[in-house]
Amino acid sequence: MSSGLGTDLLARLSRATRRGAGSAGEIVAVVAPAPVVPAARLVAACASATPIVLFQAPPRDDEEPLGIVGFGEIARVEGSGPERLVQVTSAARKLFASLREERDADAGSAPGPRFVGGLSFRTEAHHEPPWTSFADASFSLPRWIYVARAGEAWLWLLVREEDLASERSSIEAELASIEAAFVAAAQPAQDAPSHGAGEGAKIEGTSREAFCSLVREALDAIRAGEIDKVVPVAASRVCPTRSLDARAVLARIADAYAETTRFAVQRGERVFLGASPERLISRRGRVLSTDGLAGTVRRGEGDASLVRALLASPKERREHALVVESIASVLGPRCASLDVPETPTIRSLPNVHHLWTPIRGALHDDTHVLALVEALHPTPAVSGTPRDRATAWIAAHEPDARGWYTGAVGWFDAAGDGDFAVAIRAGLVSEDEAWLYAGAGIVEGSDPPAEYAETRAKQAPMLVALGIV
Ligand SMILES: C=C(O[C@H]1C=CC=C(C(=O)O)[C@@H]1O)C(=O)O
Repeated sequence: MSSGLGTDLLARLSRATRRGAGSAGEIVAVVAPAPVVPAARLVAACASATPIVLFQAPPRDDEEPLGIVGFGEIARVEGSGPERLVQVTSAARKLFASLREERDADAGSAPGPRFVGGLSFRTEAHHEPPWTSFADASFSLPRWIYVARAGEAWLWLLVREEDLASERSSIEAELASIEAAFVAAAQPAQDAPSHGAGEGAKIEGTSREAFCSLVREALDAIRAGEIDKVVPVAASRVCPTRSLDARAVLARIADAYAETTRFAVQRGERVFLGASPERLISRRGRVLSTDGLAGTVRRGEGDASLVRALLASPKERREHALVVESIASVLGPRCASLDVPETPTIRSLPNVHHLWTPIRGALHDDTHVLALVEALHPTPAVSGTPRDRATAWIAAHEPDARGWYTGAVGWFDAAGDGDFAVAIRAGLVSEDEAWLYAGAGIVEGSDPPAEYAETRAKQAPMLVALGIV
């Protein structure tokens, strides 16, 4: 590659190791400026380095978009049970303490190495198929970390001091394929003819009748006063007629839904990927931001009147208000100030409009982003209210394992900053199948067939990416 990124990074690695004390267990991290390319396309163009992780945030208001790609792994931290994120935080802290960052002057402002991963909707002793390779919480510290921000980008390489000599040739080979991927990712998007599930691909899963009866059971529980709101999720399995390429699916969803947070986490042969419109939490220092997002209408003819009806619907407003109230009650005590707009606005996506309340705040202290995730998850946008009863209702009634769907996906760094998206509008893709999911918030007044139709509209991003619609 003409940029000389590979030669540059290897020379930095050699200099860093000559400078270093060379203590065993230490991880050397070197960084060089890299070309700015669309993050998901970089993943699609680099087939060899696994596992992959991706977090690509959309441009929002005053914020610059942030793209993170991870190839390979220098370490993985996992947690299980109710303490899953405490376990992850403490294992990650030890790893960050053993990290020696070596930066030349031209990479002084590069965002530092970071973990990327996510968590399941609820904690389980053993996750059921197809989620068996996904732990309750699992984060990768990638060997190669591409970070793009504000029109600049960098590539980090992380190597354990004691593995430097033995891994030199594999590092060189990986670097050659990453360099080639930068060249390919910079080209205009091209749809590979073999991207999708193929003609005659079948979709099986929760039928319209089954979902409607689940919604009716939810309405019974609401009428009986057991819960105020619950969010059942339906699963479908796509059986393709040719091998699926998860990276190509990711590139398509990323291009088509640029206003969302695009993400991917690979575990074993499966890649959990999607395009989420909903921010769970972002933390930069003491500044935090999050989204109240609930209440939906499918886009269609007479779009402007659909939006007006959504804003005016008491049922949609109630469903939305429950989410905003819950977020405000969780964050309020942790914040010196919290700005919660009184009325929602609209967040428009290519397939649906949502009621949206963007929330911003200033924390009292340096609470780690994972502690904020722990406090907020699951919001009533994916579980219901009261939270414990809604979650118990879901465990008792939902027929399929949600796994990481409606969990959270994101990144965090050594300072405890990070971004997390609610893991929705997503699916689990492997060569021979794809699992798609979609849920709908049920409150008093919900109409079962309309809720079913809403779940179909919410699956559009994945269906388009799989070449099915
Ligand atoms: C549970 C999902 O969406 C949630 C997020 C936004 C709007 C929602 C709704 O209007 O029902 C859901 O609460 C999903 O996409 O599977």
